[in-house]
Amino acid sequence: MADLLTIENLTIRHVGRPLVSDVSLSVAAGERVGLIGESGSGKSLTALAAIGLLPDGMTASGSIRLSDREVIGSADRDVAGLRGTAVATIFQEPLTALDPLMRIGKQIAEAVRRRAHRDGRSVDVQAEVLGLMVRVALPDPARLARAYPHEMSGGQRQRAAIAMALACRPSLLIADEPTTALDVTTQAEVLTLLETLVREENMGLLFISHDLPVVGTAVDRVVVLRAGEMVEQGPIAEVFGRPRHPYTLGLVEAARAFDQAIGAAL
Ligand SMILES: Nc1ncnc2c1ncn2[C@@H]1O[C@H](COP(=O)(O)OP(=O)(O)OP(=O)(O)O)[C@@H](O)[C@H]1O
Repeated sequence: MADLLTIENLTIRHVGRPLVSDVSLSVAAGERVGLIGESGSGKSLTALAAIGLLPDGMTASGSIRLSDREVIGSADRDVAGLRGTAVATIFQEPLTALDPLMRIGKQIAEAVRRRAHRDGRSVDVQAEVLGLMVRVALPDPARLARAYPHEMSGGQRQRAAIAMALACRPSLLIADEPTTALDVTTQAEVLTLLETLVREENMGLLFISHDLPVVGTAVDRVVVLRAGEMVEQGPIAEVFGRPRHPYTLGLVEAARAFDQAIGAAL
């Protein structure tokens, strides 16, 4: 199956200094790939490069093919056309994706309209909005559609952000720490939701997290970054079960020790 995203030998520099070096990874339809590593290891920059949104002053080299288009060296208007169509993103803090002054139903409706316009389809916007809200398990959608973001819980806001991402009907979803701001129960619900959506819509998922237990439940394959370099990658059971690199072993042991400490305290 063709890859939705193929990154080859990606190097990202800021004033000549490499922040990400020689990273390669790919995501195919229906595949869930994790990008892990400590804070500052280059996970978010890799994701931003994939959608052509590196901060000013940074340069990328290597190759990034998103939906069969080369991102590196392309004009922003060409890559911009892929954002919200081929690829959608969700972030740790859903408020960054939401307009605080607009009712949630209206925000999802705008995403539905944009996509319908691009596709040249006519849609029953209201029905599609309610359908998406049901899809992401938002309770009482007809009532909640009239709520403003501040009137919703963190978990509900993240579900709304996921509904907006889905309204784009992306083939690839990039989720950067999407559950980090949520309590453990809501975290598990959102992870299950993402898993179901990826399976049912046959989307690809690039899932970024520093939280190993979360990654362990969310992805099939994992890529480990350390100080901007890829130290290993492979199926989740292999990488977490038999880490080959001492850095990965350290991450796995730290997560295990943390789990045991929590277990002992309960
Ligand atoms: N706008 C920027 N200007 C200069 N350096 C930056 C900028 N953004 C990130 N960096 C640097 O690039 C490196 C990688 O950052 P990145 O945000 O990709 O890390 P990360 O793995 O996503 O971390 P976290 O888990 O904390 O989000 C870090 O050393 C960071 O300090």
